[in-house]
Amino acid sequence: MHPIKVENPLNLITQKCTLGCPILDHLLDGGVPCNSITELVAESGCGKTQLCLQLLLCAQLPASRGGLGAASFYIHSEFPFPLRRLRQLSLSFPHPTAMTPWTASLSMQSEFDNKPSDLKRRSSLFFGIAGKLKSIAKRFSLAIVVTNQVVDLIDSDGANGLQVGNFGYLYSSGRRVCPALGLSWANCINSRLFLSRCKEAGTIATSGSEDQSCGELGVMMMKRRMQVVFAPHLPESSCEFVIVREGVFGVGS
Ligand SMILES: Nc1ncnc2c1ncn2[C@@H]1O[C@H](COP(=O)(O)OP(=O)(O)OP(=O)(O)O)[C@@H](O)[C@H]1O
Repeated sequence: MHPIKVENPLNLITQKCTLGCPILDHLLDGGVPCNSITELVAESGCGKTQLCLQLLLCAQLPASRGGLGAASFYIHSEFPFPLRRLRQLSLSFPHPTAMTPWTASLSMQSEFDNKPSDLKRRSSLFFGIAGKLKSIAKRFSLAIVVTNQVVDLIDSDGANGLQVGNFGYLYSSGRRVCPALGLSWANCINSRLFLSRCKEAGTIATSGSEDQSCGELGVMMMKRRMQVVFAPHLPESSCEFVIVREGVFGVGS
């Protein structure tokens, strides 16, 4: 008797956008899925922007190269937009069509207090934004990627300590952290990927990395990891990655 391989029905119909690296694509079972919202959550400097810039270029690649063969759109909420880095990355992921990065001010956190009425308003704003994004994604078959910061987790008994997804706790730079946009936002997105980093003593294996420094232990290198926190089509999994001049790439184990 032969075992029957059951394909996830979502994978059969959902187009995916390559991340520009076979190892990262393998982690995501082909790339970032269309028709849904994928979140990258990480502390500052972990690679959210780098990955988004890379996806901006990859989406424009033809389907034969894993792209969506379509235009891409980046809403950047901080100034300045990293145009130089985008140009540098475009040498690694060539053939982009015209790109129009847009900047927009989306300061959702600072406009709200911790009062119940503000929290309620904030939640309904999240649901409104996510609902619009999802309907646009479905209507035009878009792959939507959003980013989220983290905050240090101090009170693990509070709401922030609730486990959402595969991991009890998320660690980055040796600290316990949790996504800055809380539980209601977690219910608005379809998939969450956590990027983290830690410094370890070791030898430098990659060239062109800005992650090298000399500490008391000698040469330090930055270890970065991408973890699937939750996704309807993916198991709990993770892989290491590096950021180099040419882009963001997974590291095989
Ligand atoms: N040209 C480059 N070559 C190699 N590494 C680079 C290059 N540009 C940026 N990096 C790496 O990317 C890191 C910054 O990543 P990125 O800007 O994506 O962080 P982020 O998660 O978006 O942070 P923030 O939340 O503050 O915007 C730098 O610390 C550096 O290690």
